[in-house]
Amino acid sequence: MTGPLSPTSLGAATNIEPSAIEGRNATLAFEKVDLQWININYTVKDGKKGCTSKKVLTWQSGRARSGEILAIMGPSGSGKTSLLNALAGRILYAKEASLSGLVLTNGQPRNGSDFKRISAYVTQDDVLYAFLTVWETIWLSAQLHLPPTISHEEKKREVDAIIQELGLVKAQQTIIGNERTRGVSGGERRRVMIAVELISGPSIIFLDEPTSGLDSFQAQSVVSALKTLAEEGRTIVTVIHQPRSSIFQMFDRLHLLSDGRTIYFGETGPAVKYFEDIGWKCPPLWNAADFLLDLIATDYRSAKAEKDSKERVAALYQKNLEREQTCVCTPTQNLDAFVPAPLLHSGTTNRIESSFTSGVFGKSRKGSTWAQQFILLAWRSARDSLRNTEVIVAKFAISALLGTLVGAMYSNIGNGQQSIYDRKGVLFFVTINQAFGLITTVCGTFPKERKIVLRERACNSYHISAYYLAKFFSELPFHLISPLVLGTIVYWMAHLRPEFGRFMAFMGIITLESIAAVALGMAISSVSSSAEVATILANPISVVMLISGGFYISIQSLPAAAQWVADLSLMKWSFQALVVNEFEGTTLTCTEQDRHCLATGAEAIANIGFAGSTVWDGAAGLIILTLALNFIAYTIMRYNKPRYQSLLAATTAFPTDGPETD
Ligand SMILES: Nc1ncnc2c1ncn2[C@@H]1O[C@H](COP(=O)(O)OP(=O)(O)OP(=O)(O)O)[C@@H](O)[C@H]1O
Repeated sequence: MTGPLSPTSLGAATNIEPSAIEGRNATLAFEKVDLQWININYTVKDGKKGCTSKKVLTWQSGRARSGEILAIMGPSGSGKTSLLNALAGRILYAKEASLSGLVLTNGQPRNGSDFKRISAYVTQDDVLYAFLTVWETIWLSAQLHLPPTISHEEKKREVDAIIQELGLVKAQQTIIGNERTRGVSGGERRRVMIAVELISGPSIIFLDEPTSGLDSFQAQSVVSALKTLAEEGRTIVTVIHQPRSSIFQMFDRLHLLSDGRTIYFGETGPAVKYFEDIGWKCPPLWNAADFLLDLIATDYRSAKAEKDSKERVAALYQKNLEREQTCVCTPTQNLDAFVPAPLLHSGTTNRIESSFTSGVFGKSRKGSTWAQQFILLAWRSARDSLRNTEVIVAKFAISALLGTLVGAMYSNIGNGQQSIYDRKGVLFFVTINQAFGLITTVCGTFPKERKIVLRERACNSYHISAYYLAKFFSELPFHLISPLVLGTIVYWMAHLRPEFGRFMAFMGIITLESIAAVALGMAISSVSSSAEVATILANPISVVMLISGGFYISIQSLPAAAQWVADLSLMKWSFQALVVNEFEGTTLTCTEQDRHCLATGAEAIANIGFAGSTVWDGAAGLIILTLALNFIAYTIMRYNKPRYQSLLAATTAFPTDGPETD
């Protein structure tokens, strides 16, 4: 419905009784919840300097009832997602934006944290781990969200029941897949997204275009699954694009939006008749959804078409206002039944919050301990990485090939004066190869997980510290494949120091450098909104570390003010330790042609610029950098979470002469 509601009290009653699905755990029963929203207005700043404002949602009111699917439909840019997000409490915070109105659950003002527990939000993007199977994905969600009081067997049964309910039995052992590796179908992936949210027993499910990008058969399968969930007593609110007629018929209630205003709110069945009665008859054999969407869209193909369509939409809006004012409300149409009068009339700008903690509303969605979360998340990361065999094989093969090539080039460096420069060269190559390779890999992959983490954090799935540590440690072995393979081959082919202890120290240093590089990659990724941004940020950081690494310019030659830059360069610490490890205690040969002869390894170390250093200094520098970078990455991730717009009480008194029409 649109337009400010007058506080009439028509006295309908809502059926509030816990609902349990047959055969499923009684503790996972959910409470039937009616969702009601009143006078929602959402305004954002528009224009280049944000000096004009734009009304995205205007006097939106309506209700989604338990046991029903409410479909929000309208042309692109009409405000569908904004309305869905406003109801779900997920409008991203913007300084100049203003969101006001009331959202009620069973007649009580929505409470942020309780609402999180009783509602689920299924995003448009498929944000799932590509190499986990359907069963594993849902099982992991069950482990994270279900309370520890539920036994392992019961959780398994719950997962199986949900798989059955959403028609995923045939696909349960198939991996999710991605653009490179074939997995489940698009429709199955969407149903897995729903299943992952469903496991915590939400009463209300919000979905943003669950059928977009699917063929009509897959779209039908997704909406059929939603219908089943609604029939169990859940409240389903979905934004939908171009539904085919059989899908349209599954919607119980329809909210047609155009330009942030309501053109129709009510039962789906009578919608076509309503438009027919006001002069817009759906042609025979047409899909009613297509007809309605064409009717409320603005046609920009010509100036005349634009003017005509805008006039038509304005007229339809007026008609809807008249309809709302004259409608003899049935209990299902009664929007005011649960609105306490003082709340309706509230003219303050306070946030509307209430404590809504009775019954299952008080249930936490975080169902596992920190240690369990760590194990589960480490298992997920490791399994996802391990199954990505293509990447593991490629890492191994490329490192072996590159190592052999570089080793062959340096295989003849001998023990003379020239070998000082050759050894220095091969050691610096190993140094930069570890750092660049890993920083780029982490920056290219970690931000892609961001959407998954944001989704999981939005519903309080786990502690971010458990996620961070699980990810860091479980993926480390996979990150170490390339450095260790390449390092081993180059070391022996280039005839570096033959003592086994020296070799182990060499491997230890490149392992520490690799760990520090992963930590740096995670720190860069944690401030980046995408893999592209992370890679752009990583480049200059890597170049500065490279220049201050001690190869191109000795550390002593750097201006005093820039010495600290070298101390922050993981390449410098690694190169320093490798140089000391290689030259310490060795002797070098000189010929008559050598103008300057460095006869001992100590002289060579001093000549490169690392006089007085030890291997342990380099190792300590790398360990300190690793700890600091991990702390920075974790802290940024912890505090860098999405902030949502607060819902303010209506600030404007109801206009007595009706709402604005433009
Ligand atoms: N924070 C914001 N700042 C500026 N404009 C915004 C903001 N939020 C929404 N809008 C604008 O409000 C209008 C409605 O956006 P919304 O995403 O809700 O529409 P939609 O109907 O879901 O569109 P689509 O079907 O294309 O996804 C759009 O013109 C959008 O650009």
